[in-house]
Amino acid sequence: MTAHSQSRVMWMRGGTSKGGYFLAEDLPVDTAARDAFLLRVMGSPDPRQIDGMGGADPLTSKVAVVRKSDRPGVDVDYLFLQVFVDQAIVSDAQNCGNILAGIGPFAIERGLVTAQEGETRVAIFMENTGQIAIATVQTPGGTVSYDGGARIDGVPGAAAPVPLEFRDTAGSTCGALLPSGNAVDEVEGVRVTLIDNGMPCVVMKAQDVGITGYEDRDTLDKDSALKDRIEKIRLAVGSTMNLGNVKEKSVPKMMLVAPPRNGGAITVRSFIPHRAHASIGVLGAVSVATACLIEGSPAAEVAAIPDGPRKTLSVEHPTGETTCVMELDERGAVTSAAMLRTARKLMDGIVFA
Ligand SMILES: O=C(O)/C=C(\CC(=O)C(=O)O)C(=O)O
Repeated sequence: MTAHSQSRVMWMRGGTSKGGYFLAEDLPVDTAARDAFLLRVMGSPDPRQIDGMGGADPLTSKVAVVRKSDRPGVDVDYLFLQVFVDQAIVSDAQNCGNILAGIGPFAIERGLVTAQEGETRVAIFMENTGQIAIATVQTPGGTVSYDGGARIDGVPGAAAPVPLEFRDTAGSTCGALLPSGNAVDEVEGVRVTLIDNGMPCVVMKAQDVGITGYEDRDTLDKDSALKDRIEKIRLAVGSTMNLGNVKEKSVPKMMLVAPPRNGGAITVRSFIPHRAHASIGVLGAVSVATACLIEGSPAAEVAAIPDGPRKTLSVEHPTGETTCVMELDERGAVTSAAMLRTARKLMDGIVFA
C-alpha cells in the first residue's frame, strides 16, 4: 500500500482549540493508514511538532473528520481525533466540544449543509459518544460569517457567535452519569466524583491534592509531584468508569475544583490528562457544572449555585470563565446544556505528509 501523502484540509480555530478539519472522503478509509497520515501531518511524536502542523500542545493537535449524515434529522457526522504530541497515538476515545464549534461552519463551507438566510442550525452527530449537538452558525446572505461581537475567554478579540446545545449527554462514554453509582468515592485517599456528562471526568477538591485551585497553567505543568499523584488516581479509576486501562487514553480528565473567586459558580484547574488546560474543555465544563449539582459531592461543597430550574453556571478557569446554561427536570437532573463558542477559518488548502 502506498502511504497517503496529501489531503485537502481546512485549518480552523474551534473555541479555545485549533486543528485540521477533513472530509472523511479525503482521508484513507483504513484506520491505521489514516492515523499514520495524521501523525505525519501534525509532526508527532515530537514535543515541538517541528515537522508538522501541530502547535506542540494537545489543544492545537486536534482533528475533525466530517461526513454527510444518513441519520434522520442529522446533517453531519463528526469524529474527533486527538493526535498526541509526544507519543505516536491517535485516539478517538474522547469527544471535543471546542473543535465541535468549527463543524457547522466547515460543513456549510464544504457544501454538506445548505446555509439559510441569517443563521443556520446544523445538527451534528458526535461519533465518539453517539450523541447529537445543535450548532447555530451565522450565515447572513447565505454564507458563513466569522466576524461578530461574541467574546470567549481564552481567545483574543471577538467573533461570530456559535451557540452549541447538548442533550442527553449523561453517560456519553462511561454508560452512566455516575459510573460507580456513587456521588463520592474515595480513591488513593482523596474524595472524588466520577462523572460523565459528555466527558469522563474525575472531580476532586484542589485542596485535597495540596493546591489552592487558583494556580496558573505553567505552575501546574511544572508540579510533577501533583501530576504523579493525580495520575495514580486516574489509572485507578479507569475500569470503574468503564474506560478500561486508561494509560494511553486522554480520558478521564482530572478536574481540581475550588470556591469561585469572581462571582462564578466554581473554579477549576483541569488536566487533559497530563497537561494543564489553558482554560477548560466544553464538555469538561458541562461535566464539572453537573457535578456541582450533585448533593454531597466535593464540587457541590465548594460551588455557589443559583436557584431555579434553569441554571447559568459560570465555570472559572485559568484564563477567565466559561458559562454553561443548564436545564434541570423536576427531580433536579440535568436535561440539556448550552454554551457559547466561536470559531474561525484560518486556511483552506492541501496538507502534505
Ligand atoms: O479536554 C481536552 O482534551 C480539551 C478539550 C476538550 C473539549 O473541548 C471538551 O471537553 O469538550 C478542549 O478544550 O478542546
